[in-house]
Amino acid sequence: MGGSKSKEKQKEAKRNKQIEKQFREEKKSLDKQVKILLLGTGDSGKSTIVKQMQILYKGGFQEKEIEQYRKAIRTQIKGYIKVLIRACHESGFNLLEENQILAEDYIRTVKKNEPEITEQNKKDILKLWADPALKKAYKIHDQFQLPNVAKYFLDKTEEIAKEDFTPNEKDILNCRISTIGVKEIQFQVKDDDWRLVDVGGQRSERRKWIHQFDDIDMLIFVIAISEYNLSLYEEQTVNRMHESLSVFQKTVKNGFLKKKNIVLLFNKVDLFKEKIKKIPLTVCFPEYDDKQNFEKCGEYIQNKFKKSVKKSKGRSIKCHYTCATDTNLMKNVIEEVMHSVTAGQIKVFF
Ligand SMILES: Nc1nc2c(ncn2[C@@H]2O[C@H](COP(=O)(O)OP(=O)(O)OP(=O)(O)O)[C@@H](O)[C@H]2O)c(=O)[nH]1
Ligand SMILES: [Mg+2]
Repeated sequence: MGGSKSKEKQKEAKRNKQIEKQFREEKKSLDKQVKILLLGTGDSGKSTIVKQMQILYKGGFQEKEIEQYRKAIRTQIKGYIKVLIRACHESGFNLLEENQILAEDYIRTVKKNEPEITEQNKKDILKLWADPALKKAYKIHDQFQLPNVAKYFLDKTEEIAKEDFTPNEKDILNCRISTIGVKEIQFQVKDDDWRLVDVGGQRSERRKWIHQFDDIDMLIFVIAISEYNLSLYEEQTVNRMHESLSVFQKTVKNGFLKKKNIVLLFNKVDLFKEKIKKIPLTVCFPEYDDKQNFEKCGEYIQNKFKKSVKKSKGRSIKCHYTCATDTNLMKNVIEEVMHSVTAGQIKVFF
């Protein structure tokens, strides 16, 4: 009896040793991993950066993800038409007479969250999108929380409605699905293991951020620089740039992040370059009194963010302009950021 008991004990001790060994190995491999946390307010472009990582380092998208984007694109174009019809009503833009009843029926009958585009839906969308009043409303889409990409997708309605429509990389990069919770992507480049953590940026999601702070190697904060004239989706009276700046200021004060190096990505630079020619920066920063051009206005915004970070010895803050939907441009920025980590420029400062 006693013999079998001690054999059991030996077995258990062996099992424990194995578990400990496995635990040590897992910890070692996690220690070798570089963890990067992506933060920023909603719609700034965080998940688009993750998509680029998937394209560049993970061979693209899985069938399940493609299906998710196919459904989202179809649901969204149906919704865009609704927003545009309502925008026409609010702005006093009259639709063509032959489209007026159609528009009323469309608002009444097209349901939210229905990813199918029937033959009838397709015909209606094409007719309504061709109406000059909706085109006029699109020109002021900023006022209605309608994204730029609405035009890109509505122009592709015929293709999107086809039964065998498969979104390509460009479609996926342009399709917005707001992140809920925390998403992670792991990948390997040469001998280095990377872990990129993406969080939801809308107000209701931000309380989850803090759980990700303690063991990161670098913080990437994404700012949609083109959104200096837009109001927040969650609260119409708040300017999106002000919200981003205030969230950044609060975030960097957190004890866990005090000594972390930061990369600031001023994203949507493609839209910013166009917008700054037409809409003055003073709509966001009334005190701004320099030239109204990309260089000066961009520098002013960058400085606002940089100045919010308390200088600490050795901490580095780097800024980049980015266009997250452009794979080639992003590849350069991503590689530069990765290089700065693996070459030790960043890590030595912790
Ligand atoms: N034109 C342009 N569009 C961009 C750029 N970056 C992102 N977008 C678009 O902006 C939208 C929002 O991007 P996401 O990556 O989903 O934003 P997010 O920060 O993850 O948003 P949340 O998940 O809500 O926090 C998508 O439709 C993207 O295609 C850019 O540099 N230029
Ligand atoms: Mg996201």
